[in-house]
Amino acid sequence: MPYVLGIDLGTSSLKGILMNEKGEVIKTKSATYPIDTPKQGFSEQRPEYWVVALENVLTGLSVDVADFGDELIGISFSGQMHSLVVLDKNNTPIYPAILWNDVRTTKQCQEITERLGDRLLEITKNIALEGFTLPKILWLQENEPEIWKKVAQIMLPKDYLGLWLTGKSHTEYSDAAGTLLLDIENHRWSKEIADAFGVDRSILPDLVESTDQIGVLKEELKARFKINTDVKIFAGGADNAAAALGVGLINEDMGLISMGTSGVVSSYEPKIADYKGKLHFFNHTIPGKYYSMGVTLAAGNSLNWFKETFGKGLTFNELLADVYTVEPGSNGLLFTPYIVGERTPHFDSNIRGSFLGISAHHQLKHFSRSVLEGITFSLRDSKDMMEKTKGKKFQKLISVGGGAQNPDIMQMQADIFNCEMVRLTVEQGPGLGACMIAAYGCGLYTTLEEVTKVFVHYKEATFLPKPDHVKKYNTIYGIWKDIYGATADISHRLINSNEEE
Ligand SMILES: Nc1ncnc2c1ncn2[C@@H]1O[C@H](COP(=O)(O)OP(=O)(O)O)[C@@H](O)[C@H]1O
Ligand SMILES: O=C(CO)[C@@H](O)[C@H](O)COP(=O)(O)O
Repeated sequence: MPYVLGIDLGTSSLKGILMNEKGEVIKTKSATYPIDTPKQGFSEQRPEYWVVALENVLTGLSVDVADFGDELIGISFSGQMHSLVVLDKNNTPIYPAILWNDVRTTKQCQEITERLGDRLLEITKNIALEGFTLPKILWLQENEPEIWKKVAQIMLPKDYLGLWLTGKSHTEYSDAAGTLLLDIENHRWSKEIADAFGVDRSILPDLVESTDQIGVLKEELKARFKINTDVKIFAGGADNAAAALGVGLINEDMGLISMGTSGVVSSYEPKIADYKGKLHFFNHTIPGKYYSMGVTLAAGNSLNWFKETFGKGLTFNELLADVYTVEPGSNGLLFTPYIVGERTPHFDSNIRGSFLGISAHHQLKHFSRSVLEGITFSLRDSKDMMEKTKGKKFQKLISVGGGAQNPDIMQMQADIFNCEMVRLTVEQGPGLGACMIAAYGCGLYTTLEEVTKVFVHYKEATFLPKPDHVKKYNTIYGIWKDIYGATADISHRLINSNEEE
């Protein structure tokens, strides 16, 4: 039976999910890589890290799955968004990829906003934020002019893997939408924006749909990974857009929650809408459709930082083993997850996180729980804003990302969002979306709706809000919301004082 492979190029790891045409998982494999932070606020990865991870995943699959090389017919991707990959004329990366959670570009965002005024929102449906790609391009032009001179092509992370597998470079609308260079409604690079910032059209990859074939697997790679079939490679999507497909986000009644490195709340959008930049607005992987979203910059990243700093050597399961014994509210301990600044709703790259209410009786488990609660409160900021802006309440929320593996986090999401939480039977939302694109692209199904029916299944057991927890969390969230306003000035002064030293 034919296999398709979904490759999810996440921020903390690359995950491969191999499925058969009936939408059953044959094998999953993953490989991790670090985030480099050469300076406070900088966040980088060398594209070579992703290639090594992909090599490991392909080797692992070819060793573990006896008929991998005879049955694989299609590959597609989901990838961390916005991160800037720059290549020279030989397609060699000439600078580390500046990632979506890098906040060095506040000055460049101001320049873009001043230069383009209302046109930015009219063309891209988004405002200038540090995470997006165009400010990173301006930073490179201003700070690394010798590198910029050599740039022959820019692309998004997953497109670099597409290039490595096929030798061809493309990008597709869902990822191009996160660059601030795409005319979202008219599906083309914006000449007006590119010209305004000296971005030559020749360095922007050609645009295709997520489901379009971009090439075939190179012969040398087929030989290396013992693949005997002709493997078609499809463009794929931005990770949140691929996850939206993977969870079957095709109506506005349900929303998507992702707790990966970032935290994301997203909603299906059947047509162009104008949220005045309060929410991000991007093209979906489903041709002609869109989705809106709010982002917590450090969701899983906050938990990861906490584990590495205060629970060194523990697994996530060990760190979180006894959080269920702590009452909602962590006995008066509050955490804000602004460790790398924040996007929705504050759009503040200079805010930093805090623990508030520490007292002598707090133990590691209280801190662990308060980190989870802080992350989830921050996601509630986005969810509440989305419901208010759209004038519509979600009936249920589908939860994906590493955090969705933990049942205590799921119950906390149900209680803090006051909404039924649902999980996929397949744990990887973005990777599943990538598999679905490959299955459709290979012609195994004639419509994406058909693929959705076969591939997308929810676990029967869902997480329902507990009324007493909902009440308590509503009160605590009311207090938590005030922390941003109360700490913003202190955070900004602290950052300035560090810069002055
Ligand atoms: N067993 C677990 N329990 C709770 N959280 C987890 C667990 N495993 C991973 N995570 C969280 O999920 C994050 C990774 O999620 P993932 O969706 O793989 O991220 P990305 O796609 O950004 O690489 C980790 O940083 C961690 O915070
Ligand atoms: O910047 C965004 C969305 O705008 C992030 O959501 C990235 O797309 C990274 O995703 P994860 O690695 O956290 O899944």
